[in-house]
Amino acid sequence: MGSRYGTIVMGPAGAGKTTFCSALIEHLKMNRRSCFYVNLDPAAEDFAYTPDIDIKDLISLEDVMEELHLGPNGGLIYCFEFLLENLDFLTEPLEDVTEEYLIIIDMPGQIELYSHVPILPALVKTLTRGSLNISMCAAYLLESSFIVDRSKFFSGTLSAMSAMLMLELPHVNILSKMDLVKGQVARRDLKRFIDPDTSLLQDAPESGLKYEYKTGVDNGDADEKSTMLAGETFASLNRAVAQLIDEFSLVSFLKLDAQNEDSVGTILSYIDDCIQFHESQEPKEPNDQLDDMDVDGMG
Ligand SMILES: Nc1nc2c(ncn2[C@@H]2O[C@H](COP(=O)(O)OP(=O)(O)OP(=O)(O)O)[C@@H](O)[C@H]2O)c(=O)[nH]1
Repeated sequence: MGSRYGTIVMGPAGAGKTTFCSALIEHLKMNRRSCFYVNLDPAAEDFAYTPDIDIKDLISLEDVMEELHLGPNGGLIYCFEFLLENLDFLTEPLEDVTEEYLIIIDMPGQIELYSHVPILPALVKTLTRGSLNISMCAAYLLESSFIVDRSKFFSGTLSAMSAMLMLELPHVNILSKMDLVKGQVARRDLKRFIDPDTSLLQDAPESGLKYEYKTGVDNGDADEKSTMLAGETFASLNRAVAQLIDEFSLVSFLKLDAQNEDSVGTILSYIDDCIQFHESQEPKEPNDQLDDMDVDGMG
């Protein structure tokens, strides 16, 4: 059995995942490297490259929503649960993929997948262990326009951290669509987002999480007081969030402009490095202890 290599491309809706996957495929082709493209977004329609595996051939979000009367998010979760019950659909073709290929997995943008729903860890476990044993790197995209709103940017950073914690894979975070902010943000300011400088949350009283949540309407003493309390409470929440991000000191972003070949090539080289790093590690079973735990304490 040979080795297998892959990257799983994640991030919120519209972050540029599919565009990045296409740019990666293009770049690999130009450099005479092979790739195997897997679409796991049951709602995705337009592809520059036809996927080698497309979840829509197993289940379509549109059908699920229509037949089960589910909304888009509930429908997406249903599609993934269905995929987990029919994993052969994914694993059988992947068994035949050889080490020359980079497996690229395009994920949907529903944020639940990267926070509390345990579907993604289960999927990644199947891909990275057992007979498939794919050495993987996670790529998490956040769009660079988020930096104009600091609270949005830091909640995006927290979602990237959540994916890092959940998957325990070598991981690159990427600020996408850099062409859109180029020239609009001073280099020095941009640097504070690339290696997130958490003082950004505190040093601008008019912005940050505090501003987002400030709800009081100034039409009387009581409301004035609640506004003040919200301000104080969220200022301390900001400090706690900043400390959490600081203590991790793991999150930094690579810059991506999907139209620029050099930019795509640079990111690919980080992904390659991460994959090699993963491969050089002893296989570990980080969650097995949890899996084996007797949750309710009964013998
Ligand atoms: N200017 C610019 N636009 C981009 C870039 N990458 C993606 N876009 C645009 O952003 C929009 C969303 O891109 P997608 O690649 O569909 O994003 P996605 O994350 O796959 O979206 P979902 O699958 O809906 O979550 C499209 O209109 C793209 O053309 C980029 O690097 N620069």
